[in-house]
Amino acid sequence: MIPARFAANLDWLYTEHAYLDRPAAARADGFAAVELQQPHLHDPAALKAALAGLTVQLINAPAGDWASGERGFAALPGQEATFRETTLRGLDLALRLGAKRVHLLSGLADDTPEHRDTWLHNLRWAAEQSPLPLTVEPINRRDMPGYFLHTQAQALALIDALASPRVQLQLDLYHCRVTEGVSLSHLSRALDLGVLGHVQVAGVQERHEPGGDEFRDELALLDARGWPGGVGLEYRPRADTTAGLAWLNPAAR
Ligand SMILES: O=C(O)C(=O)CO
Repeated sequence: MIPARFAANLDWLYTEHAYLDRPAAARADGFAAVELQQPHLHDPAALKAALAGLTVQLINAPAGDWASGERGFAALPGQEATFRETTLRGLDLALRLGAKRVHLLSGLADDTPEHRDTWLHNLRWAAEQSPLPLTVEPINRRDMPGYFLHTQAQALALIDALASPRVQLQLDLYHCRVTEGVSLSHLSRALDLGVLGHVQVAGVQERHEPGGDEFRDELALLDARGWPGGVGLEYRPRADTTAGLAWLNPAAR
């Protein structure tokens, strides 16, 4: 059995299976939890049935037309109606699937006062609507050029300005390492501030499985602090998903 804190990201793992077969594959490998990046592309009733028995730690709200480059709307002036519509769709689906939290993407925009104001205005509205915790995630600009929310300091400042316990930090240790060079100190700070909503992990070199003891200290810190949240496995398996799970075995770390 895989420790309950680890969630298989079903848009990145088990891609050797059809989407609706991936929950069963995760269950068979011993996962108790999953996270979903683009669940809105699938039939909600069929998805709910396929997910039976699994905890859905996180889903993303729809972020627009991914193929044409859209990456969410929170920081985009003039797109407030789209932000609201996609947020409500994400929340509706999260409630149907019993998901614990919803990730709202920020969009591609420079970090300017206008974009920050738009982001704050939109997130304030979302926090008021939402019965569920919402997360926001700094994403590195090597992988997602031009993404608005990209540093930990920027995310912490915005979350602080919102002052709503509904809006939490999604700390992807991979994005954090790529952007900041280190991740343990950022994780520790987020825990100290009480803003950590969700963690994700991937090997820093090529976004495959983490290697060796790559995040041993970070995972040990979460355990030591008794943090109750989930850690999503959001990486591109080198080959077979199941064989690649060997890194999760503490004896192998
Ligand atoms: O690309 C990522 O890291 C994301 O989590 C987008 O949802």
